[in-house]
Amino acid sequence: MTTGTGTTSGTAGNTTGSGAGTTAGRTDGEAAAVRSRSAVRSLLRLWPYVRPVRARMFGAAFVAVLASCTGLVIPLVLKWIVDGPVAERDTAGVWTGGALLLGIGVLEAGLFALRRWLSARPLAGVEAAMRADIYRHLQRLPVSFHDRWPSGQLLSRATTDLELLRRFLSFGVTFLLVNAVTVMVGCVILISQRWTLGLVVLGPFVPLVWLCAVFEYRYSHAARRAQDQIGDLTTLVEEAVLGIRVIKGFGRHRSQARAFRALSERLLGTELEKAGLLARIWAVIMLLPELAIGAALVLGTLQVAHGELSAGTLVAFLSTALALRWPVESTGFLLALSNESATATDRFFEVLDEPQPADVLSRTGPEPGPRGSPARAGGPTPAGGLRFSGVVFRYPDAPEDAPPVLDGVDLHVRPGETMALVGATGSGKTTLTALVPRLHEVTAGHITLDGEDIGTLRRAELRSRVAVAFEEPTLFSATVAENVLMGADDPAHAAMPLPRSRSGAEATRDGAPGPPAPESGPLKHGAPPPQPEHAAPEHRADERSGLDRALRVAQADGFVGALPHGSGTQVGEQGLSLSGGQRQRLALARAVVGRPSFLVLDDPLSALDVHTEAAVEAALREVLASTTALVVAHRPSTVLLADRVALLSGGRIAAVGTHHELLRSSAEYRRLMSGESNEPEEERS
Ligand SMILES: Nc1ncnc2c1ncn2[C@@H]1O[C@H](COP(=O)(O)OP(=O)(O)OP(=O)(O)O)[C@@H](O)[C@H]1O
Repeated sequence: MTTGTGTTSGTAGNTTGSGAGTTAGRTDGEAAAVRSRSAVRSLLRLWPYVRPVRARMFGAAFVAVLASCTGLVIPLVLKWIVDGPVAERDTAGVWTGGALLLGIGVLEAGLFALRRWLSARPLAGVEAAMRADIYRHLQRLPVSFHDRWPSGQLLSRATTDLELLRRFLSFGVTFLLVNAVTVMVGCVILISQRWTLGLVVLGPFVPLVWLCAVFEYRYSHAARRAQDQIGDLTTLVEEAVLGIRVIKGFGRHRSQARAFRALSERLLGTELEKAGLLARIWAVIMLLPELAIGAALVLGTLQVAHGELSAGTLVAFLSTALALRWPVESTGFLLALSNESATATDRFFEVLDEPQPADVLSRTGPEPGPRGSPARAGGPTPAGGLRFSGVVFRYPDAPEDAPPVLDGVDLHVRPGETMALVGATGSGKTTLTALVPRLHEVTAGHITLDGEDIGTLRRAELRSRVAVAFEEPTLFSATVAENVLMGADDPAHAAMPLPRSRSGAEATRDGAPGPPAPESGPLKHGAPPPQPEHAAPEHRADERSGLDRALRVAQADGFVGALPHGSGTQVGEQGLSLSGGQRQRLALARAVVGRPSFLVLDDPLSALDVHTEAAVEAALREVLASTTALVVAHRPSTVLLADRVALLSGGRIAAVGTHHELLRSSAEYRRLMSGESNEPEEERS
């Protein structure tokens, strides 16, 4: 058996807006490696997951084999009935035979039921364990991995592929074994009954095996393509749902629908190809045994007529041959299932084989202490603050000949200082800020926090010291408080909040009319939505005061207080029930709630009106006074928050100084601040 990927489209990072033609994250080399891997070897990789439930699984398989072989006893009983009680007109014997047949039937059914009971629960556990592993791994993989892989591909691997594997493990693998044993035992019975007739029935097996091998080769390619295309389709649907505002705003339903139809048709084509292959092999698998049994029937009847064979033997022979029909016929379906499962296994392990960042693997010591622990509360060292030394960075998927985005950045943000980072669009400001919490790894050079290289810090410790807020704020389907407290010390609150059920999300948006809540987006049109029981957690007093303070700093306390349930209000999926400025303020509150030593803010006030921005800045100054901060700024108002300003240009820090110094000394800075043009020099020339 082979699994293949040869015909799937695309390679790493080949994503498009429509999601068309994208098959995630595999290079040609990887694809070739996967292609040459046998399906059996692929499936064997599931062993570590199956191992804990092996006793139940082997027990279930044994019971299924027993059940199937029990069924093969029926023809032998029939032979006894025909040659014995029926031939001798012994009515009592016929009744006994009938009762025996009934008993065997009941036993067979009972054994099959036992098989199901033995395997169902443990295999659901296997599926859950695999899903937990892929989720955990995805959380640990670097951002560059997620940049490369379309989300639909990951989603389909964690859902449909795993469901397929559960079906294979609970049903497919057992019946492959059961069928093999049943056919072997059946063959022995056939040959032992009448070897000449046995050869007639077994003759078609040789071409059948060859045809199955050809089928498998072709089917495995189609199966891989179909599963990848399902991933692409999932990506497209996800983008369409998340981007519904853009699609509606630009009236792009038709083009989006066209892209969807094109992908669906591709998938349909592949599924039809699979169905065609399956139909052909099934036709052959059904036809050849039928012809063979027909021939055996004619031959056997002639032999009975000539007195060379007893009628009972012929009946037993034909019953056995007929009993073998299903095990043989279902082989096509089981081979297809095995192939799809091998493909699903490959797809699962393609994600799991992605290497985790080194420190996630090697550092297994205790978690660092909470914020404010001695490890980080110590005063700044002489080399304190945030320092970039010769930092070079190139995106892993950037073309080989492209210059690095950052090419020797040297910058020192002194302890307690606020440094504004300015530069033209695309100059690399966001990239530079993403290096501090190690969302990306530097290609060369060092970044130190109070003298400690961030490369030597455990990620958890690094992230407890550094808080970030991005220009595009991401909120989760949870309450305002849960979203903000994700940035707090307490792991219970730092953990990802549980998303609400669909009905919960709908309730947020579609509540009955009630008192308006100013500035609260869709919520302002609705009454307090029914909140899930766990939606209003009782925060401890210190958390409560931390939350209130963070909301005040971000100037979010006003609109949050006006929400139907205050900070216990659900914000809806991705916080889309709030305005952009409200989301940004909550993201800022999340960044400051833990009183971090280092704060990295990527243009966190861009969506605010001038009055709100001024109010946030005034409150933020209080926070920034005790924190070392790097703040990406586009507007003079944000720059004025900072003690000094660094100008990023051509991948380096071109100038550092106060706002007024740079206004005097740097023409590029003057141009940026005057808003003459926000394009990089090379783009303008
Ligand atoms: N994931 C990525 N893979 C490859 N290149 C990227 C990626 N993200 C950004 N880039 C490139 O890196 C360069 C710097 O991007 P970055 O977002 O850091 O600029 P910026 O200065 O923050 O821009 P802006 O002011 O518009 O936010 C750009 O040329 C961009 O195309």
